[in-house]
Amino acid sequence: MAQIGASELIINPDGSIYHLNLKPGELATDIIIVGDPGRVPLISRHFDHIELTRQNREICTHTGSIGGKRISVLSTGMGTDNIDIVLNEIDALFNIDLKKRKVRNKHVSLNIIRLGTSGALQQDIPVDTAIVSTHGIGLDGMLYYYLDSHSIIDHELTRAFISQTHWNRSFPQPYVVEASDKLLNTIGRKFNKGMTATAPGFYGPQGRRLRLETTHPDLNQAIAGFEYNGMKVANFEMETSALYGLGKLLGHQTLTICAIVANRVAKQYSKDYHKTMEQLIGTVLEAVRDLPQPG
Ligand SMILES: O=P(O)(O)O[C@H]1O[C@H](CO)[C@@H](O)[C@H]1O
Ligand SMILES: O=c1cc[nH]c(=O)[nH]1
Repeated sequence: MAQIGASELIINPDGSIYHLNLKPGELATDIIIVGDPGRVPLISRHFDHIELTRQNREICTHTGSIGGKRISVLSTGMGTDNIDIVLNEIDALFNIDLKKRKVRNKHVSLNIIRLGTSGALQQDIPVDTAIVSTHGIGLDGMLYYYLDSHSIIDHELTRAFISQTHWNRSFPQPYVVEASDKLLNTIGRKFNKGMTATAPGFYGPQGRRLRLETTHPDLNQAIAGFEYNGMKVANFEMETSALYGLGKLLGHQTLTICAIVANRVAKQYSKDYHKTMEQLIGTVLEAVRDLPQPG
């Protein structure tokens, strides 16, 4: 196996990986990721014990244990570009020998669960409920930069999405990736399910107009109207497609569960989404505690 060059796998002088600022051994194999760094202590305060806290840029990491299980929570910041950094660096901490700069022969598979916020695209999904994402519909284009992406994309679903929504050719080519079956059938059983559209922005790419007009004023209606084998797009957020795509390519189990903080059709916003998030954190932590170790 070839050595990975110093400019490709960047290691800080203390031996930690470039953006995460973490060393091998500092992350657990069960990892909760969140966009907002402020959500990290809200989760880790439920831990029985915190062994590590680290902050670099928008990436804040706490590792500890709950009910005898080692667990990490880490913030990614917003967007699939950040997921690209965080997923590659999390994987490298387990599956690359950072000293020898070589990919290990035996790969560790991780459970990575995203606990986020999102906006509902269907009128009948109330704010302050939660949705687990059966699929990430990537509107961001990031996954196509990876050679093997074609092997994990659901091409039939992607084609149906492009055709039914009359996808604008000047936007990045969409891609659809499924959630981990294993996590969907364990943690995911506790929640309502839906497909999730991952947008490359919060405003124009999610059809929000403040001062700027959007290219496609009916974008949200087109996405909400999409139907495939009885499934619909439940919500908009900004990370899931990349999490599911990179997770599958790297051999990890990934799942997104989001609190619905806005309903874009009813034009409602939660009066207190922190309360909803607090409940969601409790349910997810209980489920993670009972998860079998990844194989
Ligand atoms: O609450 P988080 O996890 O940040 O997730 C959602 O909130 C952010 C936008 O407000 C985006 O990151 C979106 O995916
Ligand atoms: O509407 C919303 C709410 C939260 N996060 C998003 O990306 N969109």
